[in-house]
Amino acid sequence: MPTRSKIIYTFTDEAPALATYSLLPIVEAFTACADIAVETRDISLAGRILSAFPEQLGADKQVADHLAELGQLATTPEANIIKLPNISASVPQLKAAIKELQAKGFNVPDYPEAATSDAEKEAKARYDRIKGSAVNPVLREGNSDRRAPLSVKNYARKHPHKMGAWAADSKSHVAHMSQGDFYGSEKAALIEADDNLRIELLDKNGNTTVLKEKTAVKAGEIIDCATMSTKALRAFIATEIEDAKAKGVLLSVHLKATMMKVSDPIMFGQIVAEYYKDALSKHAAVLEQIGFNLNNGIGDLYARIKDLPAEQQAQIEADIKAVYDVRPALAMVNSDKGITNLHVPSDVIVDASMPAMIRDSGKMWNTEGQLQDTKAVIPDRCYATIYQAVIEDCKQHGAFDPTTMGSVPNVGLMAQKAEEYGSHDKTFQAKVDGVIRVVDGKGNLLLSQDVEAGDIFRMCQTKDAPIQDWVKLAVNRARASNTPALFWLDPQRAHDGVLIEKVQQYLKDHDTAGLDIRVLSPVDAMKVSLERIRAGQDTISVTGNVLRDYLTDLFPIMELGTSAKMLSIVPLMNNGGLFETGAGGSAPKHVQQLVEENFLRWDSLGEFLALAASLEHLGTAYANPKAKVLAATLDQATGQFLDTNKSPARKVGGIDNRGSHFYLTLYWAQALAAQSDDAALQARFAPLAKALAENEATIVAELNAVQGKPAEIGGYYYPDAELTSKVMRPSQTLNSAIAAL
Ligand SMILES: NC(=O)C1=CN([C@@H]2O[C@H](COP(=O)(O)OP(=O)(O)OC[C@H]3O[C@@H](n4cnc5c(N)ncnc54)[C@H](OP(=O)(O)O)[C@@H]3O)[C@@H](O)[C@H]2O)C=CC1
Ligand SMILES: O=C(O)CCC(=O)C(=O)O
Ligand SMILES: [Mg+2]
Repeated sequence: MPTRSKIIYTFTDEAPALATYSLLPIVEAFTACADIAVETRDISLAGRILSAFPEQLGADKQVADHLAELGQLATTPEANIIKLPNISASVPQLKAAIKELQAKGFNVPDYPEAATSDAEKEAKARYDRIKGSAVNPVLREGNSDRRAPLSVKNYARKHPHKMGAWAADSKSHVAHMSQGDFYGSEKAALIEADDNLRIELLDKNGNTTVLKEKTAVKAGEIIDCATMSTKALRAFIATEIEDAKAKGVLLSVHLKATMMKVSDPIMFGQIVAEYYKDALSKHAAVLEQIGFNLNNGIGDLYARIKDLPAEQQAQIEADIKAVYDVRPALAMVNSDKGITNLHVPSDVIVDASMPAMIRDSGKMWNTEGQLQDTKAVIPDRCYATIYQAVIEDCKQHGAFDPTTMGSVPNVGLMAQKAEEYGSHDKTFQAKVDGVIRVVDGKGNLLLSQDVEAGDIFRMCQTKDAPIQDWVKLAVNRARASNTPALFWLDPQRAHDGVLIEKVQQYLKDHDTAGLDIRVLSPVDAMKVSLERIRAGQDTISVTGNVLRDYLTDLFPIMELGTSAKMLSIVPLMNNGGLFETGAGGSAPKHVQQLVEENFLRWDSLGEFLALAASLEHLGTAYANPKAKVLAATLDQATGQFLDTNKSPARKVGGIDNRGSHFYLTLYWAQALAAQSDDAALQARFAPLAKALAENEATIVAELNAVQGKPAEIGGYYYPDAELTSKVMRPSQTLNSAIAAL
């Protein structure tokens, strides 16, 4: 079969992976009828760990590096990849996955937090490449186009989700620094010729330490650098802790420790250190001895003290409890289990956590399991201020109304590791006071930042070709949807200043006659977009990589209840297609629910939308008429699915993810049986459509009968394929009908 009729479906983690066990066999059966091969590639956290240690695993257990393969594929026109959300692992998650794999007989090394030997250093280096957001940046060889298709928007208007009411006197607010942060220190430069840059630290004694020997840059790209002062961060958080206590609000911290895997865990650690200061300083010696790492959260302390004598353990626990008596209450991640906002750096991820708070009346959960006003600490000013603008809007005008509100689709600059999300390998914590310098190949100084020991330095790159592609995508979307487009760029930031000049230059390459395209600061763009959204009007947000991430959770969560219902396309710069499913994460809570009560509330709408877009791409890029028929009928089926409200229920009793897959299958088969563009497909699907319709009640009964009891899938990061497949395909009637196709 020619490679062009191939779709790669990614196998990932948690809820989306569970859903795949149910949906993929159906997709494979349908596409096989049109000679389209659907192949899977494993980019799960477990799969990536296994592929990193071939020597240790032995020939029989080795796993190929599927991510590298797909990264390569993404640069070619043949790419047609459906990318489901995957875990971007924090260190605690990485360690848990390693432990599970070891227990299953895979000889992978421990994660050496303090690597000393060469072997440990090598293992740590490999694990650090797997850590955090390590998949998306590899695949994203294009910019991002995320929106709610009209059918989905209409569905939300007809079946609005719950929105918590807002009180005008809500005490919730965002707290950010006013100096000493990345925002205050950003510097930028435009690269004139291809070169290799060096990043080095010059200390007070005139000694130079090279931090990164070579960073390849291309003519026309923008580089920038900034620092976060640890002292200023500590002073800021100390003040905010007092203020939260005085105001009687919860204290919550919102960071992106997954995508900003070097800087944000350090910031998180500083906040943990300040909040638990009294207990931690009292036990400093023993905590150091047991290897407690602040950056992994207070959960790491609880995990490590388990090995101490019972009495010592009890003393430490009592001293932590004493902290809670005097400090402000923390927002809870799981109040039943006592998991606080400061337990694990990846538990509260700003792109999803702030919108969830705004959707829930500006409140978060307290220890009693009730909603309460909260201080949302987002230390850096680069993007914190947009959330305060939303909060002020909600306090003034009340909650948004999903039945009438407009939409904010996004065109996001992200190709080739653009901006902050590509900065990990150029992020350093200064070991001593000095100056961090960025120097060109001839030794000329391009940028520099003064640092004190402990400060975080980061450098970002933004390549020119992606910028041009992004501007083009923005103009095309504005034209295609006849919608105003706002570039959210802040002239106060050095990087954005250079980018604004480029945007203005590249807009001239396009016909923008009659289009409303403006450049506004993020806060102003937010205000304009919110005013329009309340008037039922749409506004395209054209943003950099971080705001792409934040806004494509924020607006969908307000408009649709979840970002899982988004169409998320990445038109690859070499003409291939990457189709992301939804805009949200891998929903760990959903796995717990499946294991406890055999109910999976994951909504696969994002997968349906991505699959239709992928088939459409196959159809047009390679003039494949059968793919076009599959795409058009899937689109119809999805419309009917939304119309008849067959999305998963939240709780046992209704249909879950598996039931929703059944209905999509039924409607898709019916649409194929009803069309006349392809007689062979029509004939092939008519019997399936009939069989599914006749057996609807039986199939739904078989699917729902399993609910309400625990389910065994044999693992979390590396579940047993056979067990999971059994759990996820409990209807023999449905399975036989699919097999008979
Ligand atoms: N593209 C990717 O690969 C992404 C990966 N991630 C990763 O996902 C993990 C969890 O991240 P987190 O920030 O908690 O985000 P999640 O999206 O997993 O969780 C936030 C909430 O979103 C809702 N949700 C998300 N997807 C669905 C769906 N398909 N069906 C129903 N509800 C859904 C649920 O909210 P509710 O209960 O309110 O309905 C869920 O509890 C992390 O490892 C993170 O790194 C995160 C973002 C994107
Ligand atoms: O890569 C990740 O960790 C998450 C990606 C994400 O949140 C997004 O692109 O919206
Ligand atoms: Mg996101």
